[in-house]
Amino acid sequence: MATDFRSIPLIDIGPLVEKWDDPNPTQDQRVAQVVLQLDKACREAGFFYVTGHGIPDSIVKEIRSISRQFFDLPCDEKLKINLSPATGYRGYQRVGVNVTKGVFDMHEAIDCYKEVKPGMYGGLGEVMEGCNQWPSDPPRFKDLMEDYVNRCTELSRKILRGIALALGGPLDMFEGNIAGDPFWAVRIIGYPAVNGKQMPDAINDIGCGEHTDYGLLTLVNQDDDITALQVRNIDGEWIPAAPVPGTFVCNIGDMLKIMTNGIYESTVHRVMNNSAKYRVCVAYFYETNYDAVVEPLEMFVERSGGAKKLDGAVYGKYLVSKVLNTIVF
Ligand SMILES: N=C(N)NCCCC[C@H](N)C(=O)O
Ligand SMILES: O=C(O)CCC(=O)C(=O)O
Ligand SMILES: [Fe+2]
Repeated sequence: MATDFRSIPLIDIGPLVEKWDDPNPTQDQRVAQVVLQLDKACREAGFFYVTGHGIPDSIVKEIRSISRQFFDLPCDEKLKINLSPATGYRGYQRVGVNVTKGVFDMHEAIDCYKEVKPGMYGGLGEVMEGCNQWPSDPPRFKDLMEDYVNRCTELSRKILRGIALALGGPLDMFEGNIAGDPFWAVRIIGYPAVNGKQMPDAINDIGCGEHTDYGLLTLVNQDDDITALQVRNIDGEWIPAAPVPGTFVCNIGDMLKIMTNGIYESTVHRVMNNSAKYRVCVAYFYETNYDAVVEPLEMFVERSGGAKKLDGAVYGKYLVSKVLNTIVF
């Protein structure tokens, strides 16, 4: 959806990263420019690349390389951290466990989420209660991934501050009851090359079926030599999000769409690995508080003609319905 965009814009967010905590960051002309670019990208595509994000390239690359090392392990080794309802849907899933709109996705993955302790959100949190399951091999996997999650959380908070400015909203729009205690998810994903020998019995070539992301903002760390992520524009054309080394691909999720009454949309995307190589991607999702009640904000309802266009959602409930519908055993 969105517009008839033909390419995905690239934004150097360096100035925002530097000044995000300033009470009046747009006094700096460079920050003001970044904010304008964010607004344009969010209105037109719902997707953008970021550079100047401050996470060292060595870390971004190492995260992909330890992920690849894990996927290279024999199947029974990977199944030691198998995901199930008993683990709060955290852990490893084989190819064929994930389903999007009834079609099997040709990927394997480790799913991780912010920890949910027993009773933390009452009945709302029960399905997601559990601790993350980390592989013992590669040995530094857990430490590296937890450090990476912290960095992505910090970065997302900064980008959302820029998005709050872009929307002309209050600076604390994504704090407090909305995302003061953001729920996060990470999917460490491996896409076998379905046309090659890696997956001779593949039943389709859909690495991940078309979908929108659930929360506020996604940061995609993808292999830099394979084009597989595709974003749909309003004409139904699939625009490739080709890798740009040193960047994250960022995209808007459903909770941000609801809050803005559709002024910013969560754009449909999918993954097809038609290369001859195995593709690795680590997707980090910055979401609202687990128990956030998300509704179109009054200022955006007014701005879009006075009618509330979208139903509200309780994020935790929304997530659970997605998890239960996309994972089959
Ligand atoms: N936790 C988040 N946000 N995950 C987004 C994954 C979307 C893929 C899933 N197969 C689907 O169809 O929704
Ligand atoms: O593999 C990718 O590039 C993106 C994956 C994705 O869209 C997701 O996990 O939500
Ligand atoms: Fe996605």
